[in-house]
Amino acid sequence: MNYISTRGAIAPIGFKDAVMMGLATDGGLLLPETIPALGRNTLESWQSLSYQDLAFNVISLFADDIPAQDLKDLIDRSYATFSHPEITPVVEKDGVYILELFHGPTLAFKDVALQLLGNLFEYLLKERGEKMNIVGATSGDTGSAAIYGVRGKDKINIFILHPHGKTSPVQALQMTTVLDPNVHNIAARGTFDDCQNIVKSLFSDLPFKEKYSLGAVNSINWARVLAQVVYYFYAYFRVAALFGQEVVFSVPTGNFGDIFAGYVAKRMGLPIRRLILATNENNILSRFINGGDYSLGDVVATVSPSMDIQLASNFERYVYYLFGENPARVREAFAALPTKGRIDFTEAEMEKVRDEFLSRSVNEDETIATIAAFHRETGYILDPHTAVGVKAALELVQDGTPAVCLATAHPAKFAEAVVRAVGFEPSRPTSLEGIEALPSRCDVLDADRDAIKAFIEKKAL
Ligand SMILES: Cc1ncc(COP(=O)(O)O)c(C=O)c1O
Ligand SMILES: N[C@@H](CCOP(=O)(O)O)C(=O)O
Repeated sequence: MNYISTRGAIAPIGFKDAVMMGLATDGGLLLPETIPALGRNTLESWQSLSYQDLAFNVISLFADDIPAQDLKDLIDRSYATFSHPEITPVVEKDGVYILELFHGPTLAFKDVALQLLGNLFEYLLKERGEKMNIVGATSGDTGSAAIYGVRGKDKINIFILHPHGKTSPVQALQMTTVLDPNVHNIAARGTFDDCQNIVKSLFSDLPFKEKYSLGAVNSINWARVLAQVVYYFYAYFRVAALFGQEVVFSVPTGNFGDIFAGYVAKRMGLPIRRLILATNENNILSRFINGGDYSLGDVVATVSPSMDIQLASNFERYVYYLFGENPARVREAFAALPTKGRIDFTEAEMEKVRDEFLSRSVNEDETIATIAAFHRETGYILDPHTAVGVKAALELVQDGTPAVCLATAHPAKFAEAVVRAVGFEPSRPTSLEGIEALPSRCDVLDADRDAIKAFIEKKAL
């Protein structure tokens, strides 16, 4: 399988090179040249596979330059760190299917991809005899998952930028209490969008990228999206009564990575009727789906802080397909976005969007009320991001189609919101016990590209 850029200016490369490249060198995002469409027989034969075997079947279609036994070994090691035997189990509560994605080491869906990506990096660096400096941005969950994916690994340094004071306290501690010498946390005085812009700009500085062998752990890295495709298949096989029955997935969305993974699964032939894109009050993507309005606004702080994002980095991957796989048009639209502040779509394109997605923006009161009502009615505690997706599904799916809501984080990561909703703190998994008392390390810097670049240069391998 070869990979191309959404902006069309790189020669096709294999999977291993795509993982190492992260952001495409022409500023675009990497995508497989074709997305394999699977026949009914293949899909039916996957129905009863374990998570690890399913992951191997899906990932090997896109990673055919890794020998099968090596890939199997990478997958097995990556999911051995999960606390649930099914890795991503589905539970049913009052007719709503909850796909629990928080059984990894840092209690959020990011572990599903980042445990694998950490092992993949280690494998590829050993094979190439190279080193890597990872640079990533986080609104709270990617950071700790990436750190846990590579902490203590040889020949890898990791620099994670998070917006100072804008994550939940537990999210910040999950990052800053990791004291391995290869881990560097930077709290930037700014928003997640500032952090993500700085990271993208460092990746676009090709001499810098090359000199320090920058590696990407954000969902700009195709391997992130690919690993997340697997759980859509896994959940479908747990929920559909008969193969072929259509289901809906409701996805709380920030950077458009998770929902793009669902879109890939749909293009591969999984019977997904629609994807529900649920946002908090940072609702540029909901405005786009419901009214064709893709115009940038200001980011606001919410009780689902990991989704406090304006500029969703994977949206460009979807726009590539929406524009009929026309890289020149993608390049033009995204090059003009920072100055123009918007992208315009035709009515025919919007019709296609509405056939594939439904969307709902969920406000603060609705999020808290959903956590409270769901707990009252089922005894189950949702985290505030998951609650955004559940609220959207309850409102938008009324015709009996099975709705799978992605539970993207454990509620204990967002105790303050949960207390507001149900009046008590959710019980803590053992990994969080006593975390406040642990020593921590973090540098606070201005959200200034040059200051952060200088910091990285000083500490890089
Ligand atoms: C807990 C949680 N839920 C949902 C999201 C949104 O996922 P995505 O950025 O892939 O859209 C994020 C991060 O963005 C998150 O950390
Ligand atoms: N919510 C994310 C934001 C970064 O998204 P990514 O999927 O591109 O890594 C986070 O928790 O950091």
